[in-house]
Amino acid sequence: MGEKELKKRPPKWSLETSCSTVQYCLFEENPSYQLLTSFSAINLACCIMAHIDAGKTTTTERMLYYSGYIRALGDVDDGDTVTDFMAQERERGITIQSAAVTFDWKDYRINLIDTPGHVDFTVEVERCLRVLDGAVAVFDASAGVEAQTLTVWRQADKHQIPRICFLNKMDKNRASFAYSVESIKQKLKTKPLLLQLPVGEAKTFRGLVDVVTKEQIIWKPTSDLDDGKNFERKLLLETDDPNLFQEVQDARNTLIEQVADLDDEFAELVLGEHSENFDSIPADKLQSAIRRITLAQKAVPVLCGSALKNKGVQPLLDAITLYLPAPNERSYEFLERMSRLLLPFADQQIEIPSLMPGNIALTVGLKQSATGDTIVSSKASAVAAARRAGRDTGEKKRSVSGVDSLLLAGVEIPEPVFFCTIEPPSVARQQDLDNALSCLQREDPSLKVKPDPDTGQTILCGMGELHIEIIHDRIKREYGIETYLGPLQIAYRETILNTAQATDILDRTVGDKRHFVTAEVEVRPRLAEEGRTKPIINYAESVSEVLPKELQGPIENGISNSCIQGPLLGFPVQDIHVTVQSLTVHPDTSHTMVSACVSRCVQKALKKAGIQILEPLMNLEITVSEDHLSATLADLAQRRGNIQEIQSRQDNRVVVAAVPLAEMMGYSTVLRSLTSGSATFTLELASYQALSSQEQSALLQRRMGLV
Ligand SMILES: Nc1nc2c(ncn2[C@@H]2O[C@H](COP(=O)(O)OP(=O)(O)OP(=O)(O)O)[C@@H](O)[C@H]2O)c(=O)[nH]1
Repeated sequence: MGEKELKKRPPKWSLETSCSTVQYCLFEENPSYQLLTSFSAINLACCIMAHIDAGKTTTTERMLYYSGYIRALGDVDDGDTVTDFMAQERERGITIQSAAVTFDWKDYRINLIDTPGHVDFTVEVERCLRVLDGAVAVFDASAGVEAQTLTVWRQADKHQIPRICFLNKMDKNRASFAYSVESIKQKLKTKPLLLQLPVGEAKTFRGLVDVVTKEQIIWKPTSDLDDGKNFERKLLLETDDPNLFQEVQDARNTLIEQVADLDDEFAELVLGEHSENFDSIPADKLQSAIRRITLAQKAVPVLCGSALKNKGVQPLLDAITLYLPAPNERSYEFLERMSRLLLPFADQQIEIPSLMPGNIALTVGLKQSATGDTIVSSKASAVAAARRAGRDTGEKKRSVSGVDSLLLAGVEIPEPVFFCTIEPPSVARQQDLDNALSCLQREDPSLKVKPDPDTGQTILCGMGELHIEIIHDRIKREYGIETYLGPLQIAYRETILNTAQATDILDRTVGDKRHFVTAEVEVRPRLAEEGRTKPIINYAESVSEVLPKELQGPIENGISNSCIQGPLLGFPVQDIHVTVQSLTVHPDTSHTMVSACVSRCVQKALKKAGIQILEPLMNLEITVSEDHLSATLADLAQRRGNIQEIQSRQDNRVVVAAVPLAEMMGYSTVLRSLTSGSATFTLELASYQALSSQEQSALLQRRMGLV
């Protein structure tokens, strides 16, 4: 966040520091916010992640309420929650940007990030997961695992984040605990540990039973308020409900067996003194074993509730403190010259003097840093961390010299699939627009901005229609610039069909220096199509034997640059090998000239090799009711859609298909009118596929303005 942006917001906190305790005081403008207490608690840093609309923001809002940090409950549908504070979030009822909040629960301080569920903002989830210690995966209990759940689950796997599952919306008509658990098992390929059973389902949902302690938790509205604060927790007796009692007994035995299978220490306990009577196993021993299993990511605890109906959130908070990890005892030294350190509470911040492990903080004034960077105390610790990152990810040892040593494993950014031109209202405002775009890019690395080499116009590349729409809107609201967007276009790719060679000579005299280079290269299609835009570079033996080391960088830069814009339509070239077959360089020649000559030579070879245009192919998942299924399928057939599967999800059907992105422009409007607004869909990049020769020539004609 820029200093400018911070200044725009009036400070709502004041700070008093006394010895090691920091007291946060007053929220003058919004008296519904409560005081935060002190830093004495154990810190936990986790995020809430899920498919769009599973209820992340609603759950976060309840957490803030029960922990006492807000006095009134906000509602996503009324646009007044704490974490959805951007105007666009409040208007659309969706989360766009991750928002961090800090609150205390019992003896713990929980630093929590509410992340977006829409596929266009997946990078937001990625950038949170890489720095957090744990995550709560929220599910809509009437839908189970949905398309984007799989994506965020894979991201959490990649960053090895211990997780808890929360089956939300248990109050919904088609909510099913058993169905959701089964879909977690099948689709996420993980072992669910059922720590709770619901009492009632859908309309009758009124509470839960803690399987570990065998306590029944029933929410009881008071006469004037049903805010979920009032609930009764007591041991479930057989006389209360014999069927439920038996169910819980069976669930606890299954849980004990599962845990004993996964944890040797617990297995010893079970097989030893408690082998005859599982009932005698103390709850805290079972909890400790579940915690070890969760941290080792051998299984995931599953809880349930209804955030909207204010049920199940307090036990979820307990589970976060019981089962998710606290940061270990590493000491983080922040020795960079930071002008200010701030603790966030959604869109408010409070300045703090120092930071403890496990906290989330903001800083200002790091002009060169962007999302995905890691801040370390010294060059030496950067080198050590880079080595560790290389080892941990199983990658080849990274270069840890010079600037490279400061670059740690960053956020993995998917390539943008859409682009369009963006223009300021007048030439005089171009500079303001450039500044706004560069600020937005530092915050959001999935946004790419580049000049059009032919027209000089600014091109905006994004993850989806909604992403670009939101950026457009933010430029207007936050930077006061009314911009004009060109038509949305597809980011195609180019590849080659054949092997080809080319030679090039560069002979230029600048001042009294003669720059002279000759190059000969071969380009070859890569057999394994991986969608990689980085070419694989080889050297003929005769070249590698004599090549001075310092020329390797300029040569490889030249080759990579020539692949950024393919020769046919200027899209990135993917899946190629480039071999440098011969190279002569006059001693006075600058490295820039070497790069330029190699680059030109590769471009010539690419042209000769025959260019194939590739289009983005998307994985599409539509959830639609039976009544609207045939209309949806008929429409998909006209969009070159390839239907792969039609699954049943409760009363709905889920259509899984692969569809070219070019056919999906404005699809949300079409689907809404086809299904009277009842269907939902997600779209995610699957791969790039070759256009047929007719499609390719039609595209070329369109791009040249001939049709
Ligand atoms: N019936 C029911 N509706 C819920 C529940 N929790 C949330 N909702 C509703 O589901 C919709 C989405 O809720 P959000 O909290 O915005 O979901 P989200 O996961 O944060 O959404 P994104 O961040 O945009 O992905 C809203 O209309 C909520 O009122 C619940 O427990 N039961």
